[in-house]
Amino acid sequence: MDDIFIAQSSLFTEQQVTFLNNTLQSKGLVVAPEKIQRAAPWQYLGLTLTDTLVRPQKLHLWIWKRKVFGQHLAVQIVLRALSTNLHSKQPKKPLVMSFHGWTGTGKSFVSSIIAENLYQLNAWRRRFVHHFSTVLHFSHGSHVHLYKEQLQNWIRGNVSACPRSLFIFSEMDQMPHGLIDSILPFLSYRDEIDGVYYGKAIFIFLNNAGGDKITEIALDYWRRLKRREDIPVEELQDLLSKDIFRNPNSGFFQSQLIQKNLIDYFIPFLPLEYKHVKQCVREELRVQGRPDEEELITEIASAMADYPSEERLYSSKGCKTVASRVALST
Ligand SMILES: Nc1ncnc2c1ncn2[C@@H]1O[C@H](COP(=O)(O)OP(=O)(O)OP(=O)(O)O)[C@@H](O)[C@H]1O
Repeated sequence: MDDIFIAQSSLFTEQQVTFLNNTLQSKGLVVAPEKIQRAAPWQYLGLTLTDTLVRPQKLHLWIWKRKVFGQHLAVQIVLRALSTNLHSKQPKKPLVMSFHGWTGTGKSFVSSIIAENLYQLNAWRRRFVHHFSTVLHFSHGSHVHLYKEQLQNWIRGNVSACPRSLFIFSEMDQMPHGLIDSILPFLSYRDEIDGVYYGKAIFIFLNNAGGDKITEIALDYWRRLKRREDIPVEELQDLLSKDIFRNPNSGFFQSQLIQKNLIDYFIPFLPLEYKHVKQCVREELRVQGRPDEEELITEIASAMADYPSEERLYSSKGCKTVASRVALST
């Protein structure tokens, strides 16, 4: 649904806010607390409005900090990458980010937050977000030639129509060998190809490959009583790119995209700990309009923290089944 905007010339009273919240809730709509604005500068549809000025908003750092749990490394790199790219008038090449981690750690979630921030996801702008599901769109290994051509045409056509297009490829670990290299020309440092400029496009790859390596490193840190916040990010990115390149089930096995350094960032999504799963459950209760139920939060998080079997430190499903577990618990 498009945005609903409610405003009046005088400040809303607490009673009015409560009335609006209750009315919207009765229709199944939830108002995020940060959306209630009481003073300038006002934020609306990607704009910052003061009494005298209208300018595009900076990326909402607060959205990330509030919702994405346990992924300080990923959030930090993504924000840096995006703001560098978005502040450049003529980026030299498209921004290419490869997200790696176990299932349910927030890779799709973060990519949808990026889309939301870039396009405010109203129906009209949603056409600039292109999602390729490997399982759905590239399922037959024998059709690789056909897929290569279709993929190139799709990207060329859409970037011609909107240079700031976002392409998300999920389940990269199941991508047929060699297919992703067909987009290599679009990711390179070139001014234009056949009259089309690709520098403003953004490519995101979602991948479970590399998850075991990331977990191994995080666990090693934990066992040596070091904080996961102190894992050196450059080192981890380097290890990841090597691991992916060598892995026949990563979609990037011996890929030229890696060889030619066209992937700008390998982004690690750390395994989620018990305390992060608790945060997910709490957030899910809020989204489902239910009160914080400490017992339930602990029960769900304890059941999900299952790896390694002795320490039960991480959830091997991340927060993936939290929503359904919360819903089932009603
Ligand atoms: N780090 C996180 N912080 C907050 N919520 C999260 C996080 N990770 C996952 N979630 C919640 O779990 C849901 C499922 O996660 P998501 O689809 O992003 O996982 P994924 O890493 O893309 O998994 P897969 O590799 O299986 O596709 C999200 O929609 C979100 O509600």
